[in-house]
Amino acid sequence: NLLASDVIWRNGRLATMSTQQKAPYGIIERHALIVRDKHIIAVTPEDQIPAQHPLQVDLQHRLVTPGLIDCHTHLVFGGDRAYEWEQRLNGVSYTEISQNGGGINATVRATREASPDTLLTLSQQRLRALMDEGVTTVEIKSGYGLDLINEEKQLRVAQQLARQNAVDISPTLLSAHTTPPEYRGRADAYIDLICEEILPQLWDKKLFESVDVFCESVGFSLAQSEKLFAAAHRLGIPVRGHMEQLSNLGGSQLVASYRGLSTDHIEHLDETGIQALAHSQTVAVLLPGAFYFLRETQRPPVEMLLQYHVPMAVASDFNPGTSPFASLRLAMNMACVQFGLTPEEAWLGVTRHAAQALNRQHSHGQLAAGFQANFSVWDAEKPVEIIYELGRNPLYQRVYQGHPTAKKPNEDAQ
Ligand SMILES: O=C(O)CC[C@@H]1NC(=O)NC1=O
Ligand SMILES: [Fe+3]
Repeated sequence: NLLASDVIWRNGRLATMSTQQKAPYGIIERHALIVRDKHIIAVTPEDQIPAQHPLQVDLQHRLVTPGLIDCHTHLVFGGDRAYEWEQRLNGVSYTEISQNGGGINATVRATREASPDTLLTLSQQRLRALMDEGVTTVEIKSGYGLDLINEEKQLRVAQQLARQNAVDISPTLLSAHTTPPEYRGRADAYIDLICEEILPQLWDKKLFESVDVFCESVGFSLAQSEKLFAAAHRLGIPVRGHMEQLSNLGGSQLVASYRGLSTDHIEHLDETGIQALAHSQTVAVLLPGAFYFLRETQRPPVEMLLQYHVPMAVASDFNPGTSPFASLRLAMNMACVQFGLTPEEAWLGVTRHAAQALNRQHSHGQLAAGFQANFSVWDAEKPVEIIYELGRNPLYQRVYQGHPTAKKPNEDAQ
């Protein structure tokens, strides 16, 4: 039974992405959302809505989806790597660029030099771009500070972004992104610094929800990743990893063995790794932006992941070096074009499966009773339209915890 303060959102085409609906995208016709404060309390047939209920919103047959969830970004950083990209396109080698101080450590320098306010201003613009495409939850990693002070600085900026925006932020500690200059050649000692100081101190300050590692020939070894995961496990901290991006070190099996939240990139994932994932709740996160920007050739094993029913998510991996795209819609489009996902798989990848990657599968990513009232309203009829045509932004309205954020003045809409 309704309360006078309940809000009824009616006449929408609901793409619920819900496990409770059998139709593609969980589409359900002639139903309304009943919102009480920050939550959806029911998805109810239109003909059961009392006509005289005081608070009703007419969605005028627009498409409604869960708010999009970008479950993998490096959104907080200083500087940019545009010139480095131009050098690469002019034939300068990676090695030469990194010998000239380019690569991740160029962004580390710029991030260490940037004040918290500068980082906040820069990151706010990037977050705004995601929100304007209907994103309501964003994961944000550290990993450009690479010492206690600057890793904390990054995570506090992420925290401030959550305070000053109608958005849900999931912060991740990625101190194990690369070895900082002062630890060059001493990666093991740097891993010890993370395990003994950075991890426990920032965990005590509740500045992150999970721990991430770049497990790669140019990153940290499987043994170093395991040492980090063991330290996280001792503190009860969930883990995830950048795994099998350029080679297969067995990283996904390690994440699965710790029942980790997600394994990300996974272009070089093999059947053994997939079998391990199939026995854990770990989500396989596809990052087509990096694949595209690095002109990689090895696609992730999407068909086999589907065969083993491993949930796949799609994320922007927004970062200045390998995926400088603040657009989750572009990532969805690339996941279909480059990796062969169907539009429905791409949509599940930024809603239900992305929520699971952030340990929010019971509260986010579906239009169903008990879920947060985070949803996006589109000037469109079918979910595929949102992925198919980029450039024009069909977002009509973004609703976060039941509150509409400013409507985009769709001046051209008839
Ligand atoms: O180049 C950068 O700034 C980050 C690269 C990015 N980080 C990672 O672990 N894999 C990547 O592609
Ligand atoms: Fe990444």
